[in-house]
Amino acid sequence: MTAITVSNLSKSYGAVQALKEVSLTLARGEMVALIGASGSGKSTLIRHIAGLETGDGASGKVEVLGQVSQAGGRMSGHARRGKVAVIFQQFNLVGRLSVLTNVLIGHLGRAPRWRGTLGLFNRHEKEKAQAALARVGIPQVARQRSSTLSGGQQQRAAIARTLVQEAEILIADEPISALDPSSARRVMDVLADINGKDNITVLVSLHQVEYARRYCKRTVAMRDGAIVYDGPSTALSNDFLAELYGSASEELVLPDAPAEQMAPPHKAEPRNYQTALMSA
Ligand SMILES: Nc1ncnc2c1ncn2[C@@H]1O[C@H](COP(=O)(O)OP(=O)(O)OP(=O)(O)O)[C@@H](O)[C@H]1O
Repeated sequence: MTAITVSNLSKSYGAVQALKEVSLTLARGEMVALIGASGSGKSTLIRHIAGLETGDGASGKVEVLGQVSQAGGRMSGHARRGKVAVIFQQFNLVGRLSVLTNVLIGHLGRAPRWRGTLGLFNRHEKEKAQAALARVGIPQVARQRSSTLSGGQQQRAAIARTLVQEAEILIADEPISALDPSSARRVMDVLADINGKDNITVLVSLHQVEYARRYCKRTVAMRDGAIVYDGPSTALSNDFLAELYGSASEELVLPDAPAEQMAPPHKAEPRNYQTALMSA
């Protein structure tokens, strides 16, 4: 069973065609990077996969974990939305609530609604949330108000909530673009860790192709609403990016973090990655 199948999906906003007959399949357990210059359609595609918007036309379809979530511009009632978690660039947490409470919100799909609404989580749920925070490396912040966390900690708390939710797919829309390089690496390490150990399928959109090369075996590249490359991240040399994107490729390259300064990621085969980074 595939995790995500997008077939022939198009979407226009007025005169702007944000998605042009996009087709894409992710197998379960993959960690795939989605790259593209600003305005290329990454967020639009992610919103459609997440079930937040419907496409245009009769032929567009999105399937999640083997069930149709939208087809022909209509949402399907059978979507397995609880199995899909989405993390955005910012504002993933309720700032005035504690970090633990934000993570506990991941239980809401399963706990009776009245209990969640009243904040009545049981001991097992609280232990699970605390363990999820430990898993993403921030157990010490559980009692803090979420608004006091750094940007990277906030992203990791949002990933902890994904674990509590028992999501099978995590879609992250530019989760590191507001972060400094070391925080960005930590967040990407956590994504790679939950992908490798929990077999959670990860689709992560990125501006900086360095991270795609380092963390994801496969990259899907968009330009002007269409997929222009879908293949091994190792092929994404700077020359190839320049060929794909022209001058917009400058936006995708990370000038201040040479690839060789980065430690090998959790899930990569180190030798292959080294080779890829050297040749990039
Ligand atoms: N709700 C909307 N209303 C009008 N236009 C939109 C809307 N959402 C997206 N667009 C347009 O669709 C195109 C694709 O936008 P999208 O946000 O998907 O790009 P992106 O690749 O995610 O860009 P960025 O990297 O800057 O986030 C852009 O031209 C954008 O202006």
